[in-house]
Order: sequence, then C-alpha cells, then structure tokens
Amino acid sequence: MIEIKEELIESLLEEAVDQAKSNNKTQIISMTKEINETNPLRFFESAKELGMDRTFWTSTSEQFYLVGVGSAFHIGANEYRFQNTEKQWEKLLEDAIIHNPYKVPGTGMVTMGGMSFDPSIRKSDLWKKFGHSSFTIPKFILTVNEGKYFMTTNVQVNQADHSRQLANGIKHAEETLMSYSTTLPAQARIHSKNEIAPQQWMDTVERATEKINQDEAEKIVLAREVRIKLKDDASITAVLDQFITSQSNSFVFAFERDGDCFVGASPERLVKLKNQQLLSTCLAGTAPRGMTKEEDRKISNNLLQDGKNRSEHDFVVNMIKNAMELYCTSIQIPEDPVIYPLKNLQHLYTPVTATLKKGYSIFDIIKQLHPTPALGGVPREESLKFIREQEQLDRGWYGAPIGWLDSNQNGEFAVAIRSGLIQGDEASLFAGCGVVKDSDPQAEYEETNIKFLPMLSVLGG
Ligand SMILES: C=C(O[C@H]1C=CC=C(C(=O)O)[C@@H]1O)C(=O)O
Ligand SMILES: [Mg+2]
Repeated sequence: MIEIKEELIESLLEEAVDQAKSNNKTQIISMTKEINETNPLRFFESAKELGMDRTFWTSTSEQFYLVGVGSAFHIGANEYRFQNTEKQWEKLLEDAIIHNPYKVPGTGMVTMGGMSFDPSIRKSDLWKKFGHSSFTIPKFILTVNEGKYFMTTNVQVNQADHSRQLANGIKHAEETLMSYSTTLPAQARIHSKNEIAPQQWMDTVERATEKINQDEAEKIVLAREVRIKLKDDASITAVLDQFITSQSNSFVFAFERDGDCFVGASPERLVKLKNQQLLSTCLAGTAPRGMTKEEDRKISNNLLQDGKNRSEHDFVVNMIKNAMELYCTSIQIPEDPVIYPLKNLQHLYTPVTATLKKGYSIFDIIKQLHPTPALGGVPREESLKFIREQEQLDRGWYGAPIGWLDSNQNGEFAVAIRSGLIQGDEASLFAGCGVVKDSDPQAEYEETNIKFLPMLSVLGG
C-alpha cells in the first residue's frame, strides 16, 4: 500500500523539470507518502546496497525514527555556522517544491546533521570527513511516528532530466530499500583497547581544579579518548540495534560521512521544538548504578544531596535559564533536580519547558545554548580557552549539537555524548566530566570510565 501513485510522482517530477527549465537552474523537490510498516534498522541495513551515506535518529523513549539515505542536498558552513546553516535551509525551503499531505513531525522536507564542538579548532586527521557544520537533505527518508510510516524522496532535478526516468530510478532504489533480509548482522568483537594518556589527563584535571580554586573559572568539562581496534569491521546496524535495546531514555544516532560513522546513545537533549513549544534538559552530575535496588536507591539519594554534583548541575540550570529568557516566554524550571536513570549510570536531571517567541528559530536557541556547562564550562570563554589549550584531543562532533529539522519548524537536537567515531575496524570513543572546585582527578577518571561503557559494550567489549 503506497498512497501516492506512481503517476502522481511522475507528474510532480514533471512539474519540477518544467520549473528547472523556466528558472534555468536545478529544482529541488520533496515528496512524502505514507507506506506500510517498515523496520527502521533493516531499512538502514538495506541502504548499504545503495552505497550511500546513511543517517539514523531515534529517541528510545518515543516511537520516533528517522532513517536517511544518501544526500540530495548538503548544507555546509564554517563561519557563523548557525546563521549560515539557517539561511541556506530557509532558502532551500523557499525554492523547493514540497508535496506533503501530512502534518506529522519528521515528514516533508527534513534535514539531518551536526556540528563540531569547537569550530575555531583546526580539524585533525581523525575528523577530516566531518565538517564544522554539515547537514544533509537525504535522498530517501523513512519516518516512523506514533505507529505510522512515511517515505520522503528528495530529488534535485535538472533542466535536461526526464520525469519518467527519474521516477523509474526512485522506484528501483525504493525496492532495494524495502527488500531487506530478516537477519541483522552480528557485531565484531574488540581486539584491543588503548586509553590515550590517562595520567596526563588526570594531571589536566588537577590543573583545571587549581584554576578554579584561583577563581579563574568555576567549572571546566574535560574529555578523554579511548582508541579501539576491532577484530573485524564494525556493523553500524548492530551498534544501533544494541543501543536501542539496551539504552532507554536516550537518543540513538548515526551519521555516516564517506564511510566513517559517528554514532552514540546520548541521554542529553539540547532542545526540542514542536508547535513553538520548547523542551530543553539540564543533565549533569553523575553516579554509578547500584547492584541491588536498595543500593541503587542509596546512591540516588546521595547523588541528589551531593554538593559537588549539585554544583556541576546548577551551573547548567542557571545558564540554560538565562539563555531561554532571551528567546522564550512561559519558562518553567523545577526547583530541584530528579534522578535520570540509565543502564550504566545515573544523572541529575532538570527539564526546562518554554514557548519560543515569534521571529526566533531553533537555530537561535542552539547557538545560545552550545556549549552548555555540561560540556564546556563556566564562564564559557574561559573554560573553552582552557579546553583548547590543555585537552590533548580533537573532540570533533563529540559534545556538539546533532539532530534534525523539518519544513514545518519541528526539530530536535541532542548533545552528542556517549559517542564515538567508527572507521572500519577502528574507533575513537570519547567521554568527559565536569570539573569543579572539589573535583578529585581519580574520581573523575572513574566517572569517565563508566561513561565509556555504553559504547564499549555495543562494540562487543
Ligand atoms: C561530558 C559528558 O557528560 C556530561 C553530561 C552529563 C553528566 C556530566 C558529568 O556529571 O560530569 C557531564 O557534564 C560525557 O558523557 O562525555
Ligand atoms: Mg560529573
């Protein structure tokens, strides 16, 4: 059951070819149809057949998936990346022919992408395939929303194109995407694990604490890297499959760029926008899970009352509150955090809700929020300077905004933590923690160890 008929697709494509001819330039067209139940992971796996980069997004607390295949259009930006990305996206929407009879978030024209943590840093070789800001409008997107399934096809049409040929090409690709096998690939296992300079990292934590105790900063988030060698090439589908089944309350994502893949299961929402309603999350302050219910409850109670973790958390709440006041009305923030339980650890969590003022977009919010003190620090510039000078790694997209937007102003961005860059049979994993005045380097080191666990376990470690 495919709702728009082949003839409609062809006539829409014909309209696009005519537009391209009369404007004497390429025309982008986006067509959404409702389709039968389709398994997002199998769809993602079949997309390998087409040899195009894939994009995956789901929120494990909701029935919402976006699976993108290929790129019909790319939005890149280096300088003023928030404004530039927004400008290009708006221009694209203005020029595009969008056929979408559904009002469902994640349908119509959708762009998916992400950014680097710090665009002022010269990219290392590791992240060479990932731009400082890189969004794609995939050629094909499967959207799953509240039990309904949609397929959107985005095409750049040239003056010389023939609508029948284009329609046949689309049909052929869709058949490949839908003809998935019933078994998903198994995961490779870890061959070796190399922690990059852990002692040096603890020394940096010590220096950050000294800086804070000299009143030169209040909080600095420091990250470290673990390099993994696998016995075989990693299966991204297997990684996503395991994340979805094991990491509740998380955003599970994958962004491929020319064979390299940035994946993760982040519990941290940066912002969600739906019908002008904003949702953001303050997530900072960490403890392990207990082995028994009783032990777990004890750890939670201690975490809620622990001064060091509360201060890590409160920096984030204050900053997000101030940022929201610039662009929003009806801001609601509870007085005290609650526990956000995850498989391997638990966090302090404060949700923030607000209404976006007219004339502002999700980009204004992301620009204002990134990096929150959950990933940067307080004051922002001081902590970023320390990170730039002292941290011995290129964060790339780790800790940065990643997400999606649709042509109806809906969208959601997460902070890319609990993540790693997979390159064939190798991977770089990243984890960080908030250093405040009473941080102990050894304890912070152990905290990062539990933050590595989700990535390590989906890589067969
Ligand atoms: C920087 C990370 O976590 C942040 C988010 C939640 C809790 C954090 C903490 O307690 O230190 C961190 O600020 C990471 O997972 O790499
Ligand atoms: Mg912490």
